[in-house]
Amino acid sequence: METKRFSTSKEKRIRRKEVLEKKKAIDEIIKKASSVKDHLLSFPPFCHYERNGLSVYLESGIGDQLPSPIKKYIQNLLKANMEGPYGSEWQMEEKVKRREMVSPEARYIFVRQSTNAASDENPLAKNEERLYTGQTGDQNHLVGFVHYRFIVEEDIPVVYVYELQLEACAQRKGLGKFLMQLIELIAHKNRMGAVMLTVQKANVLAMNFYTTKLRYTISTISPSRVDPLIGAEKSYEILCKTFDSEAKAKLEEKQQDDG
Ligand SMILES: CC(=O)SCCNC(=O)CCNC(=O)[C@H](O)C(C)(C)COP(=O)(O)OP(=O)(O)OC[C@H]1O[C@@H](n2cnc3c(N)ncnc32)[C@H](O)[C@@H]1OP(=O)(O)O
Repeated sequence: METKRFSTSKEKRIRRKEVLEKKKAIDEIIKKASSVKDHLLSFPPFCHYERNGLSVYLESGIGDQLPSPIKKYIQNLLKANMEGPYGSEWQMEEKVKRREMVSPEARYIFVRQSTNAASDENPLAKNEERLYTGQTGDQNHLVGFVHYRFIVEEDIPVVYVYELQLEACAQRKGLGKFLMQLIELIAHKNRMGAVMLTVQKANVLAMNFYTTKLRYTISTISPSRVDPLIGAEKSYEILCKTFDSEAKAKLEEKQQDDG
């Protein structure tokens, strides 16, 4: 009896230690990824996109360092693109998005239309110059952005895409797919287990883009998977793409069994 009690408490201590060590390792992964100033520098071929009549450059940004005109640009584009899908929820959601926009955890990739020949010669140098001088150029030439964060979901470090927003003139030209490929590369390089995001059910085109074109699946943490009754009341789904077996088990499991 004594021996059993001893071993049980010893096992519990070992288990607790393992859990704490795992948590520490995950925190370290997030800290390391968040400390990288400009993730684009690791992917030079992704700094320029030229296809389907579009020629654009990508630049990095951080939420608490955004110049006022860029903040205004983000707000305007969000309103133009998202007021429809959010419907009556928009007023409240707009306030939430304004707060999220300027968080120090918010990482950005801005998409800027090509305006001069100098940047054509060396897009990466141009990007560095803009990032480190805080010079973001003329906000009128932005055509979209991605807002993403490194966070933990179900004990898995993930890249969470808060927003992927393109102006109408830049849509349906392969740019959204290109940006999501870049996000997946950033996630992989920084040892994240998955990419996750939330989509309004009313945003049928975006839902189709993620699930059909990019093969994202409805996550186990999405309300509709947690409880179909609650899911029916909610206006959104949480989607994911996992990169390892642990992330798959926690964020995607039982996908085959679901209705
Ligand atoms: C996490 C979130 O941010 S959810 C909110 C997503 N953002 C929005 O809804 C804002 C408005 N929309 C957009 O910004 C963009 O259209 C996005 C991000 C949804 C998609 O990016 P795009 O660059 O337009 O998509 P891309 O050109 O890469 O399209 C890939 C495929 O998705 C599908 N698709 C994309 N847009 C559409 C559309 N309007 N109608 C039908 N299918 C579409 C198509 O299958 C397309 O492939 P195809 O052009 O070869 O047929």
